[in-house]
Amino acid sequence: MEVLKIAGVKIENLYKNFSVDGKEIPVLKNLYLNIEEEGITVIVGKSGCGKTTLLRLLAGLEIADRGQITLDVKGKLGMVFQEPRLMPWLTVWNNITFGLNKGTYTKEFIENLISLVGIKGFEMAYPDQLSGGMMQRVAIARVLAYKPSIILMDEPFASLDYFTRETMQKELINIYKQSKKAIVLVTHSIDEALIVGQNVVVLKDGQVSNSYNLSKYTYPRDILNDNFVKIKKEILENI
Ligand SMILES: Nc1ncnc2c1ncn2[C@@H]1O[C@H](COP(=O)(O)OP(=O)(O)OP(=O)(O)O)[C@@H](O)[C@H]1O
Repeated sequence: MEVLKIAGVKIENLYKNFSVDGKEIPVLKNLYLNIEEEGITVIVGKSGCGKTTLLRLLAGLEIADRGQITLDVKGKLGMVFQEPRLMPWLTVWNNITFGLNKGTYTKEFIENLISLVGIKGFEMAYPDQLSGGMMQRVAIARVLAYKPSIILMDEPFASLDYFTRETMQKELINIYKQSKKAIVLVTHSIDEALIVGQNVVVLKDGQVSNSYNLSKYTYPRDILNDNFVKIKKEILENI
């Protein structure tokens, strides 16, 4: 059985079924995966192939039917969803610091995070005064404020327009370069996977059908270059 490298997380022989209307639907079947402690791992696959289920199992939001998930990463786990899930009655600053224990962060730390995600000047704004992209930046800052060692992102840019999505992909790379965390991002966009992923894992029929170590390709990447076009074609054939 091929064991693939992806952030201080080892997944072995993982099975997950869902029961719908009395029928068992197998979603993940005998899945093996290693996630390295540092880097951006992208899990790419068609709609319904089990990407979100895999992330939810990693986050402990679902329980596997069989198999093992070993988290070697010491520390906390943060999650970013497709929609920002901000609290509308709180300012940007308070959304980011809500739930953090006083004494675990400084004003300067939060200010730096706000600059890092590119929302400086909007600290006192409320979510309904922000664009979709800005709200997602706040959601990312909120996760970073929590100081997780691994960040799970479920289609975080899916609801954004093309240009905002491009900008957010660049921001994510920038955040990774500065924070050096393990980031696991789920997407159905092969282009997004090639633009941001250091490890790209293709999920098909509940299993890893292929994986690519792209860490030799520096950022920013030109995904119209021959190597990337070739990889994209190969992924399209196996997805
Ligand atoms: N709580 C649940 N109860 C029953 N079936 C579920 C549940 N969650 C997911 N499923 C089923 O599991 C399969 C995989 O769903 P999942 O959300 O993991 O796919 P996905 O790859 O993330 O899809 P998408 O890209 O469309 O979000 C689907 O067939 C879905 O209907």
